[in-house]
Amino acid sequence: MSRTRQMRRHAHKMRRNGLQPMVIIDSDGPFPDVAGMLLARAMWRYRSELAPAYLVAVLAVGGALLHLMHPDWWPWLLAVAVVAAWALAVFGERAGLALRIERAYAAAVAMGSGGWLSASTALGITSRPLPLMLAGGGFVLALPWWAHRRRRARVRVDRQIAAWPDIAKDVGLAGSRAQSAVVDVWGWRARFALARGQTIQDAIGRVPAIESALGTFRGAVRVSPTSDDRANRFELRVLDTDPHADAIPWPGPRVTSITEPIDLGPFEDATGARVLLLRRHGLIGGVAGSGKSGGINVLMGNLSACRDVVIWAIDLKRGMELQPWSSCIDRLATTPKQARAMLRDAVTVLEARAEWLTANGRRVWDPAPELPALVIIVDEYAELAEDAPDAAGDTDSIARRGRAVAVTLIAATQRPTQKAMGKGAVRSQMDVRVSFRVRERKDVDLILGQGMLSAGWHAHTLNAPGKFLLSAPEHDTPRRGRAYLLTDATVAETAERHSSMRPALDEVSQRALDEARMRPISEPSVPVTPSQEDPAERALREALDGAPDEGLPIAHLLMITQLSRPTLYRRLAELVKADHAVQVGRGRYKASDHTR
Ligand SMILES: Nc1ncnc2c1ncn2[C@@H]1O[C@H](COP(=O)(O)OP(=O)(O)OP(=O)(O)O)[C@@H](O)[C@H]1O
Repeated sequence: MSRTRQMRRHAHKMRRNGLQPMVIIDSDGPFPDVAGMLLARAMWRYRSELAPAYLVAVLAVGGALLHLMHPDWWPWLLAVAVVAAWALAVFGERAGLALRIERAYAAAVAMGSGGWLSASTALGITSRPLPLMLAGGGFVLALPWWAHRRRRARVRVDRQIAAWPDIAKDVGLAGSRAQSAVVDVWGWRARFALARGQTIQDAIGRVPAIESALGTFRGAVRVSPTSDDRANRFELRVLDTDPHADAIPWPGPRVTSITEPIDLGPFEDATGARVLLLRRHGLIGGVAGSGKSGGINVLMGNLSACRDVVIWAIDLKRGMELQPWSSCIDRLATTPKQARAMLRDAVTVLEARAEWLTANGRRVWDPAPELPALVIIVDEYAELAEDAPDAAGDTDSIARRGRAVAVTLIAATQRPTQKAMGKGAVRSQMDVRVSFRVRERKDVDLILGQGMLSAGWHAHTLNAPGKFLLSAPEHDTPRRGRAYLLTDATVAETAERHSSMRPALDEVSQRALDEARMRPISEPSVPVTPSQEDPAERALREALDGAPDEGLPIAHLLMITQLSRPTLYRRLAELVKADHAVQVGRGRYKASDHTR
């Protein structure tokens, strides 16, 4: 007995390795027993491929018996065949025959088999041409069966599921069991029960090993919680074809309020990667060309459709990315100076709203068209941190205190290093993280947070622009999404359509901004405030203020201020740095145009 079991195990192992079992027969071995067992096993294992032969055999035996016992039953058999063929053709979809061609095939097989059985019942199976019809017809109808892609996939899946106990042992998930498997258009998915003490994280961490054990291509296996969210179950998804292979056109906005989650694009199971932005901040990362701007376009398409959101944007790439949305953007900053002023104003708004909430006994700002949320989108955040480092205090304030007052910061950057994020607490305050492809594995943790790489968030394996991983309070497992793609024409058309319904800033915020503007200019965030007492300084400022558009030449400024050349250059450099002056051309300066 134990010998038989041993042989069985050996044969099973060999089959898994793609080898046919070899039987060694010794004189006292129970040969017929083993051969019969192996034959029965092969007949069971290849039952799908052999199904046409089994059907032919059943028809032959059935026909012979019926002819002997009930030859008068043939009209009934014919009637049953007709009804079965009709039912399969009409209702076959309910039985899983999704395509019309599949239903037609099933109807043809039912009609052919029933017709033949009826004829052989009446005439006997040896009567001509019935034997030939059975063999020939069986072979012809078997061809589509053998060629059918989904059937073959199903067989492959069944075999892999049958081999799971061994695979599980090899990949370190010993004791996990397959519960059910479904073949779909993209590949297959199966539900698994984990062994005691195993977690979904264990399964996620074993994904590369599972891919190797199943012999899939790299990146074909996904592990996610099951829909009932049980801790000891997981869903395994194996892709034969990438559902994200082609760009996915944006279907248009699905929201009208920031209180609804925004759909960034479909996950691989075609459900939307929907994420809420209200009272949250967002970080979007990924290498150049990975689709960050595309992601921002999806956000803009939806945010601009929300009647309770005022959008401010900072784009220090001269507004290249966000310019097309300018008609929907309440304020767009394209220079460090404008960005600095905007962030200062955002803090003013934030403080005014916080005060208003306290005065009105409210805890949070509930967005409505007359009390809109404020979303500040910063493309290329690293440039902001570098070109306007003195704005770091303001971004920090927004990140730390913006949630309750519905002021949201969304930052896009390639690598959100501490330096690129401006040293403050901004990165740690980001609740929603979207990672497009990163170059190095360690960048995963940089964008998504410490420990995410080892938890299976493999953003370095994303293999096409627009593919992303989304981490947010409602998305805690790594699932690949692909952002919708907005063409330039869609952006232009959407921006135009939405521009007419943009709300204005609420009264509380607007009043606070007006008051701040009326106060004498005292920008605590500007580091260099030249002394107003210095007459040379005053003369220089006045000269610059009155300078023509093309600026005043150095020689002229030297004459007016009576300063030495090095001192003048130093003062000018300070003024430029503080954004009070700009260099217009070579050696020509003027006061900068204040935006407020
Ligand atoms: N969701 C998407 N689906 C398909 N293709 C996309 C998608 N997003 C971007 N692409 C393609 O990738 C290219 C680069 O995308 P995008 O400009 O958004 O990248 P980026 O990460 O913003 O790069 P950069 O940092 O240089 O601005 C686009 O021109 C577009 O062809």
